[in-house]
Amino acid sequence: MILDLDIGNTLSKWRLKDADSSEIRSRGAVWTREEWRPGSDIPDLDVVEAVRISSVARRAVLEETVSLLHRRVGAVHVARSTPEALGVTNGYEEPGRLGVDRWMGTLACYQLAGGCCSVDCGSAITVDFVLPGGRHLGGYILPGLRLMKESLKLGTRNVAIDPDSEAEELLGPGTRTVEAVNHGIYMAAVSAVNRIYSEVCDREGVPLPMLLTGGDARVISRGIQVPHAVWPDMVYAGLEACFPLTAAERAGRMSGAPRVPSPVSLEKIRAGLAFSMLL
Ligand SMILES: Nc1ncnc2c1ncn2[C@@H]1O[C@H](COP(=O)(O)OP(=O)(O)O)[C@@H](O)[C@H]1O
Ligand SMILES: CC(C)(COP(=O)(O)O)[C@@H](O)C(=O)NCCC(=O)O
Ligand SMILES: [K+]
Repeated sequence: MILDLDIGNTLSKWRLKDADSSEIRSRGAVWTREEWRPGSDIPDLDVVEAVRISSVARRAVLEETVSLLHRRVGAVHVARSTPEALGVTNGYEEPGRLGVDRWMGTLACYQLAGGCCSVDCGSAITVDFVLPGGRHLGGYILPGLRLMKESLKLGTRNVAIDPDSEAEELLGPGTRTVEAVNHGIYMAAVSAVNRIYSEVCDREGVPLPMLLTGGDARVISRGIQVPHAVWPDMVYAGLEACFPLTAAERAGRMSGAPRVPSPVSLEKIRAGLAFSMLL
C-alpha cells in the first residue's frame, strides 16, 4: 500500500492506495494539531510500503511525522516546491517559498489540462495560474471561509455553511447574524475567485480551464460562473506525478482526475469583466 498525506493548516488528510491495482482503499483526516497516534482515524502502517507527503503545517509537525514514518516504512517521499518540475516553471521569486500544496495542485492541473487556473479552498483560498507552455505566474492567497468567519468574532464560528446550500440562497442578504456572516464571507470568496480568474485571463489573453480542490471546493464551486471542475484529489495527484510508484502513475494517469472543463471564449470573459466594471 502507498500512504499519501496532505497536511494542511486545518486538516491532515490521508489515503491508502493499492500499489498493484492503483485503487484507493481507504481515506481519512485528523486535525493537524493532533499527533499521529495509531488507532482513531489513522491508517495501519504495517501494510504501508511507501509514503508521499505534502505538508504546509509547522516544520515540527512535518519533522515528527517523517521521523515516525521512517521508523515504520521503507520509502518516505517529501514534496518540495522547486524552481521547475514536470514542465512548469515556478513563478515565485523564491520558488521554495510557494506553499507545496499549491505547487502539487498546480502541477497536477498542468499535467491534466495544460495551461490552467488551480484553486484550493482550504484554510486559505489560493488561486494559481499556469500559462500554456508551463509558465506559472504566481497567484493569490485569501482567507478561507472558516478563517474569515472566525476573524469576525461574532460567535458564529460553529455554524458552518451547509455544503449543500445553493449559491443563489447564499448570495442573498442574511436576516440573522449567522446568515449575514455566512452570506458575506461566501460572497467575498466567490466574487474574488470569479474576478481574479477574469482579470488574469484578460491580462494574459488566454482563457484557461479552472480546477478546484479543498474542503470548501464543492460549495464554492456553486458560486463560480465560469466552466470548471472539482478535483478532490488534486494535491494527491501532484504527489502521484512527482513520485510515480504504480504502473498507472508511471503511465501518467492521476486518480480521480475529472474531465477537463472547456473554458469560455476570451471575448466572453472580457465582456463579463467590462459589464461588472461599468455598473
Ligand atoms: N468536515 C470538515 N471538517 C473541517 N473542515 C471542513 C469540513 N468540511 C469542510 N470543511 C472546510 O474545509 C476547510 C479545510 O479544508 P482543507 O482543504 O482540508 O484545508 P487545509 O488544507 O487548509 O487543512 C475548513 O476550513 C472548513 O471551512
Ligand atoms: C497559503 C497556504 C497557507 C494555504 O494552506 P492551506 O489552506 O491549504 O492549509 C499554504 O500554501 C502556505 O503556507 N503557503 C506558503 C506561502 C505561499 O504560498 O506564498
Ligand atoms: K488552501
